[in-house]
Amino acid sequence: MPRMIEGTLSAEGKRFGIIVARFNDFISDRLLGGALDALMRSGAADENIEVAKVPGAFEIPLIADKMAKSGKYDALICLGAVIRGSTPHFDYVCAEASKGIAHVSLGAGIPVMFGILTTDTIEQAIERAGTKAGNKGWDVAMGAIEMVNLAEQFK
Ligand SMILES: Nc1c(NC[C@H](O)[C@H](O)[C@H](O)CO)[nH]c(=O)[nH]c1=O
Ligand SMILES: CC(=O)[C@@H](O)COP(=O)(O)O
Repeated sequence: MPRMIEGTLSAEGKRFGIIVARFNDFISDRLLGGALDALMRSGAADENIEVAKVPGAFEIPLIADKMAKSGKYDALICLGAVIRGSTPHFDYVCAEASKGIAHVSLGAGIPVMFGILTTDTIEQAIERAGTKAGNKGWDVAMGAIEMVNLAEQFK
């Protein structure tokens, strides 16, 4: 049987930074609530979680980069909701937010989780922020915990 290297789901003693876009905050606030619930139920202490709010998803990569370089966090969680409007703006915001977060993640040396909804409709966003499709904030927070504990095994 091959050796399985896995990350546990304990957040005890781990430090998390969360970057949340205020745009569509009726959705992103619910993603934040799901992420905080996941972290604290998994043992993260209040004092080990910091939340930074930015105007929109486009601004997330810059603050994620600064938080990553601060050395204060074991993982970062990026949250937002980009909902398609009637112009191509949606495509640019989604592309730059995802590209920027991926760039930060590769250079950070810590997990940087992509928790930005990119939906065609408000209903799709609502479904993924704590209703019938779950809460993507919770999902990426649990992923952050697993990644922190997995990464520790390669130090
Ligand atoms: N339309 C959405 C935006 N747009 C705003 C941009 O993210 C950015 O803040 C602005 O272009 C100034 O640089 N942001 C979202 O998070 N969600 C949207 O649906
Ligand atoms: C994703 C967006 O930027 C969007 O909310 C903008 O809406 P519109 O394309 O109608 O200006």
